[in-house]
Amino acid sequence: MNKKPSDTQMLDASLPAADEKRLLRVLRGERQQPPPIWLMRQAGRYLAEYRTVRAEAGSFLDLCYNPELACEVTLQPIRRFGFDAAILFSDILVIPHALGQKLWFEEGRGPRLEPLQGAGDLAALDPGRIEERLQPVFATLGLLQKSLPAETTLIGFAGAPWTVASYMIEGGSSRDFLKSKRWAYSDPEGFARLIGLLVEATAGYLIAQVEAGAEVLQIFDSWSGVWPEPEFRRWCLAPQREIVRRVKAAHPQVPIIVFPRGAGPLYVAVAEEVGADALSLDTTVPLDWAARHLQPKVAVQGNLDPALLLVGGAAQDAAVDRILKQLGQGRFIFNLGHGIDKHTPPEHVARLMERVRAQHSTPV
Ligand SMILES: Cc1c2[nH]c(c1CCC(=O)O)Cc1[nH]c(c(CCC(=O)O)c1C)Cc1[nH]c(c(CCC(=O)O)c1C)Cc1[nH]c(c(C)c1CCC(=O)O)C2
Repeated sequence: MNKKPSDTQMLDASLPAADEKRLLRVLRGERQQPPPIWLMRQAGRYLAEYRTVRAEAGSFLDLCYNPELACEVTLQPIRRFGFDAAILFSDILVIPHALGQKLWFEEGRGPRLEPLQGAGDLAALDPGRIEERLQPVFATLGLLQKSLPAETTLIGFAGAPWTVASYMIEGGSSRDFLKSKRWAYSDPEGFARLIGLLVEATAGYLIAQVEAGAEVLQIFDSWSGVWPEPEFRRWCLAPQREIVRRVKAAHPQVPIIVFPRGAGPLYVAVAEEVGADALSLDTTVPLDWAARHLQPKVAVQGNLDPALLLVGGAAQDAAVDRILKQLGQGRFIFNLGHGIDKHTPPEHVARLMERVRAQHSTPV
């Protein structure tokens, strides 16, 4: 049999124009084969080169606020694996930090904040200085815009109001979210003020990210799966919709990906009501259901279990193939169902890339 040019060569021959990167094409409604790929938390401690820069930077927050180093760690996984997108290196908790809440990261314990006790504490938060305080983040985006390969899409991001509020109230990560829920159920008006303040801050922050160079935005609602339906609609879906509305009013062309982790059947409501261009699927979403009920309405992204990347080999390959088979027929971006684990061997990520990119170009 004659040797065909490799898929990579064929892609090179028809490299999209700067405004037609493969990830952007999917977000504008076009299927791509092979699908574009990036991974949530693709920059991080599983990479030795990240650990080196992190040690040089000082604290995690020092790294987030150092444009040169934040740019460098954003680029590391692009250099190593050639992902289709780079996600800004920062954290969802820079918003509470910029509002004036005390924030620090403890090794092995994750983020810590001085917790808000109730609506009385809202007066201490100052939404007026967010853009000024987050200048280093915008500077990072500017550097990235200049340094990324022409085919790589630059993704900016923020946490959704509920997920960010939960860290602000719990003082860090939580198992049961009882302090936040107690506040929301006992004082819904006061809680709505906190959510409203975060909608305002987050929409402004995302708009400024677009102006600084972000081409796509992702909104992480990592803890949206803990509410009953009415509260999911009020504290997760409605704030997401309002942020999307405000960002699109300022920048109608910017695609937005929403990650309502754990939303289950309410993923359909998010697809229909939020106005996002794509939804990121967590690991539990059934793929035939997603292909039937979500993909006709929005592009989808996800949902490989990050734990498979710890294992690698045939188990990883089989899971990758299943996802490609079930979602690859429509608008699809390959990604994980949640962030990559810090114990992931980088060789397993390289194997994943090879397998996804080996997908032959087939007609729709
Ligand atoms: C909930 C949440 C946070 N941060 C984020 C979320 C939403 C996504 C999710 O659900 O995972 C989002 C986030 N955090 C980070 C990024 C950078 C971009 C990327 O994806 O590569 C992004 C997009 C870097 C980070 N954010 C953090 C690290 C590790 C810190 C370090 O290097 O010491 C990184 C690379 C710290 C962080 N930040 C947060 C936690 C709970 C932790 C501790 C977890 C851990 O230690 O692994 C809050």
